[in-house]
Amino acid sequence: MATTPFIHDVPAAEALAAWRAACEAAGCPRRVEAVRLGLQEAVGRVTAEPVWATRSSPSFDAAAMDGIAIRAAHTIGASESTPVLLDPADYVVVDTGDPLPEGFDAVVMREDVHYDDRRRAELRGAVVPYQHVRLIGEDVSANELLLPEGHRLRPVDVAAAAAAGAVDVLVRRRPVVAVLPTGDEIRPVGTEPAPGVILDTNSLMLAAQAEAAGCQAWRSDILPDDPETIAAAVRDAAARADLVIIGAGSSAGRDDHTAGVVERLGTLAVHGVAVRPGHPVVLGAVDGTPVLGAPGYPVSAALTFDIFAAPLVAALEGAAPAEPPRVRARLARKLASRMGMDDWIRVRLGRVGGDLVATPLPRGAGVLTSLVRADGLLVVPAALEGHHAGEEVEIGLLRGVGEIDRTILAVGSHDLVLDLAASQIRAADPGATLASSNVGSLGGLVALRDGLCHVAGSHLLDPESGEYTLPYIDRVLTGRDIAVVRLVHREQGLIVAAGNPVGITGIEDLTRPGVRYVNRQRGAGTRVLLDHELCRRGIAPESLSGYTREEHTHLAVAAAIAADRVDAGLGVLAAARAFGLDFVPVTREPYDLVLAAETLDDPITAPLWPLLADPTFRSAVEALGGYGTEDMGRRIR
Ligand SMILES: Nc1nc2c(c(=O)[nH]1)N[C@H]1C(S)=C(S)[C@@H](COP(=O)(O)OP(=O)(O)OC[C@H]3O[C@@H](n4cnc5c(N)ncnc54)[C@H](O)[C@@H]3O)O[C@H]1N2
Ligand code: MOO
Repeated sequence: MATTPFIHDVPAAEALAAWRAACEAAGCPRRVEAVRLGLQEAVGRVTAEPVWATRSSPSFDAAAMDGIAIRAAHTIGASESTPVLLDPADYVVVDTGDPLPEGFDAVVMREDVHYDDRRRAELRGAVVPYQHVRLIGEDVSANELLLPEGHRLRPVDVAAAAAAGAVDVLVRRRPVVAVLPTGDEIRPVGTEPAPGVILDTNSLMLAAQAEAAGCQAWRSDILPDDPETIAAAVRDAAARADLVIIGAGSSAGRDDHTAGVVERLGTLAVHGVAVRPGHPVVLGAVDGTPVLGAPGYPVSAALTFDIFAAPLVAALEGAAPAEPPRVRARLARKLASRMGMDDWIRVRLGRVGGDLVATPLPRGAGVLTSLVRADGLLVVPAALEGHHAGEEVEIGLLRGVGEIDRTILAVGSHDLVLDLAASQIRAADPGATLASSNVGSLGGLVALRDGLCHVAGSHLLDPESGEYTLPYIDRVLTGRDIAVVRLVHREQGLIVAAGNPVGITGIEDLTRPGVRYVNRQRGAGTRVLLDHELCRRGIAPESLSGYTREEHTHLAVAAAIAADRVDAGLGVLAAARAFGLDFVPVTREPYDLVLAAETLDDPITAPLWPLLADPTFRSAVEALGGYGTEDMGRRIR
C-alpha cells in the first residue's frame, strides 16, 4: 500500500486484520517457539500442546474423613434405637487420605462412632457403600484431557497437572517485545524538567504493559528524530524481538518518521485508525517482525498497546487476548463524540442507590491521570455521536466491582481537603475509596439531585441572603430530605505571583489595564463569589481581562499563575501555598458536604464520619493553610 500524504481512519478491527495479513505475507512467525518448562516455572505461560492425564488422582480409593473404615453391608438396619456393634476385626481406624484397606468399602467419621469398653464400634445409622471414600480418579482419570492447547496456565492448572502425572509442560516462550523511544525532546526519567524537555514515561509504561501481558520486554536508548538512526535501530530490534514498538513520531509533523521508516524497511500496512486517542498509529512489518508505531501522547500509547499489541502477542502465544469483565452503568453526564472514530472514554464508577454510575474523566490524550484514575473504559463506537446523560452504557472494568461498590462518589466543588480525606480513608481501610470529581458547587447539587453521587461539596454564596449553600438546596433539591455537614471554613482570596509583582491589593485592582485574570468555570462557587464581589463594587465583569478564561480547579488556577500565563485568580490559600504563590485575602467562607439524609447511614459513606472527628486529620487540614476546622463534621442541617 502506498503512503498517503496523510493518515487514514481505518476501523480498529479492520486495521488489526490488515496488520495480521501483512505480517503473514512478510513471513512473520505465527507462533513463538515452544519450550518445555518445569511446572513451577510455567504459571502464566500458554500451553503449546494439550496436557493429558497420565495418572488418575487419587490413584487409589482413599478415606475422605478421619474415622473408621467399615463394610457398608454390616450396617444394614442400624438406627438410633437399633445400633450395630462392630468388633475390632470389622473396622480399621483411618485418617483422611489413607488408602481404604482391602475389603472395606465405606468410612464413618469419628464423630459418629462410639466405642464400648471392649473397643466395639457402635454405629447408630446405616451407611451406604463408598460413603466418605474418594474413589480412584475422582479428581482426574488417566487418559482424560486436563488442559487444552492455548491455555494460559494458572496456579490451579499446574497443581492439577502435577497430580495428573506431569512434571513439566510444553509451553510457548514469552514473546520478546522491544520498545524504541524516539524524539529529540525526550529525556530519560530522572532528568530535571526544563521547557521543551519531555520525560520518557512511555517506554517505561509500554515495557511494563508488555511484561504484564506475559512478554519479556527491553527498551532501547532514546533515539533522536533521525530516520537513519531510527531505521538502524528498528532493523536491529526486529532481528532480536517478536514485536517492535516505536514510540512517537507517528503523526504528520516534520520530525515524525515512524511510518516512513517502516515503509522503507518493510511493509506499512496501516497508518491511522478510527480510534481516539490512538489515531495516528502505525502498523507494519520489518524483516519478518511485526512493528507497531505507538503515538507519543501517553494515553494514546497505552490504549494502542491494549488495542493492537495485546491481541498480537496473545496470538503469538496461541492464546486469546485477556478481556476485561463488562458491566452496565448509567452515564453521569452527556457525552459528545465525534462520528467516524471509536472514542475510548475513561470513566470513574460508583454505586449510587443500587445503580452503577459512570462519570467520564478528562479526555485529552496527554492526560495520563485519566487512565490512572479510571475504573473502566467506555468505547463510544464510530457510528454514534455520543450518549445522553443517564443513558445505560457498557463499561470494560479496570478495577474490581467490590472496590467500586465501596467508593464514595463526591461530586461538586473541588477542595484540597477532599484529596487529603481520600488519602487518609484509603490508608485507614485499603478497601475504601473517596473519588472526587469536580464540576463546581452547583453541578454537584444537580448530580446529587439526579442520583449520580453520594456527596456534593458546595460553597455557594446566595448574594441576597448572604447565606451559603442552604438557599440553593431549597431551589435545586426541593422537597428532599437533605443533610448538610460542614467540612471546613476556608480563606478565599486572590492568588498572585510570589512577591505580588503586579501589586494587587484587592478585587478593584483586577480592572487595572494589563492585569490578566483567570476565572473558574460557570457553576463554580468561586466564580459566584467573584461575581458577588464585582457586583457589590459595581464592577462590570467585562472590565476584567480574562473573565472568560476558565480553569476547573483551585490548583489549576494557581498553576496558571505560577507559569505566568495570568496575574491573578480567585482561589483558596492552600492552592497558593502549594505553588509558593502570594495571596490577598478576600473572604472566609464555609465549605459543606451535602447529601441525602439517608446516605448518612449508608455503609458506603461510613469511612468519612470518623475521619472528620479525628484530631490528626484536623491538624493535617489546618497545616494546608487557610482552613478552620472548628465546625468540621457538624451537621448544620
Ligand atoms: N497536524 C496533525 N498533528 C497531529 C495529529 C494530526 O492528525 N495532525 N495527530 C495528533 C495526535 S491525535 C496524536 S496522538 C499525536 C501523535 O504524535 P506522534 O506520535 O507523532 O508523537 P510526537 O509528535 O513525537 O509526540 C506527541 C507528544 O507525545 C510526547 N511523547 C513522545 N514520546 C514520549 C515518551 N517516550 N514519553 C512521554 N511522552 C512522549 C511528545 O513529547 C509530545 O508531547 O500527534 C498529534 N498531532
Ligand atoms: O488520536 Mo490522538 O492519539 O487522540 O491523541
